[in-house]
Amino acid sequence: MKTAVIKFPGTTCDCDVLKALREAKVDSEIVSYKSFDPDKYEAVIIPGGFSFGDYLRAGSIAASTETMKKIKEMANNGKIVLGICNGFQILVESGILKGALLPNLNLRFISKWVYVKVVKSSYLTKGLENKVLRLPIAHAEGRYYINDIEEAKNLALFQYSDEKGNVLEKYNPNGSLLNIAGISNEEGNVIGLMPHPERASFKETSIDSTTDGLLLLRGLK
Ligand SMILES: NC(=O)CC[C@H](N)C(=O)O
Repeated sequence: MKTAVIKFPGTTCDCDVLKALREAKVDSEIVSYKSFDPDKYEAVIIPGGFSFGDYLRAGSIAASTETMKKIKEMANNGKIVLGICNGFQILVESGILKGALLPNLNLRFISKWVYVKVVKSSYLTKGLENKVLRLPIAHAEGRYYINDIEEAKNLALFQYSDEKGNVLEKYNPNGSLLNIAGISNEEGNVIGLMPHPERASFKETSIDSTTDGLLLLRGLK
C-alpha cells in the first residue's frame, strides 16, 4: 500500500518510521507537509516528534495546517491514517480522532518500554485481537481523556497492561482513562497510539530483541 510519512517542522521520527516500514516491506516515502498530495497515497502516517515545537499544546499547531484538512478527507474516504505519539496528538487536536491527550499525570516526560493489549480489531490489528505487544513510549502529553466513559470503551484499541494482558491501573504509566494507549475510529481505518511501533521493529535496538512493532506496520503492506 503506497504510504506517505508526513514531516512537519519538529517531526523527529520520520526516518525511523520509514526504515521500519521498509523492513515491513511497505511501499513508503517521507513527504513534507508543504507538498503532500493525498491522491498519490492509500495510507498516511503522522510520525512522532515535537511538531512546531509542541507550542501551545502538543499537536495543536500542526492540526490547523492544510495538510490535516487533506488527511481528514483521506480518513473520510476510508484511506488508512495512522498517528504515532505526536501524530496521535495531531489527530485528536484536528478532531479526526475523538478525545484529548493531556499532560502525563506526574507532569514528567516518560520514556519506557510497556506492554499493551490489543482490545479490538481495526485495519492494523486484524488477527492481533487480545495479543500483548511490547513497545516503547516516550512522551509528556500522553494521558488519553474523553468525557464519556462508554465512548472511551468503544474507541479503545490498545490498553496498557502487563505481559499477560491484565489491564490494571498499576500498569498505567501516565494516568490515561481506562489505561488507553491507542484508539481507532468506528470504521477502524484511523488509528492513533502513543507507543512507537517503529522503535520495536529491529532486534538490535529493541528490548529483548522484540519486533512487535512490525506486527502492526505489516498491516500496511
Ligand atoms: N515521542 C513523541 O512523539 C514526542 C512527544 C510529544 N510531543 C510529547 O512530549 O508529548
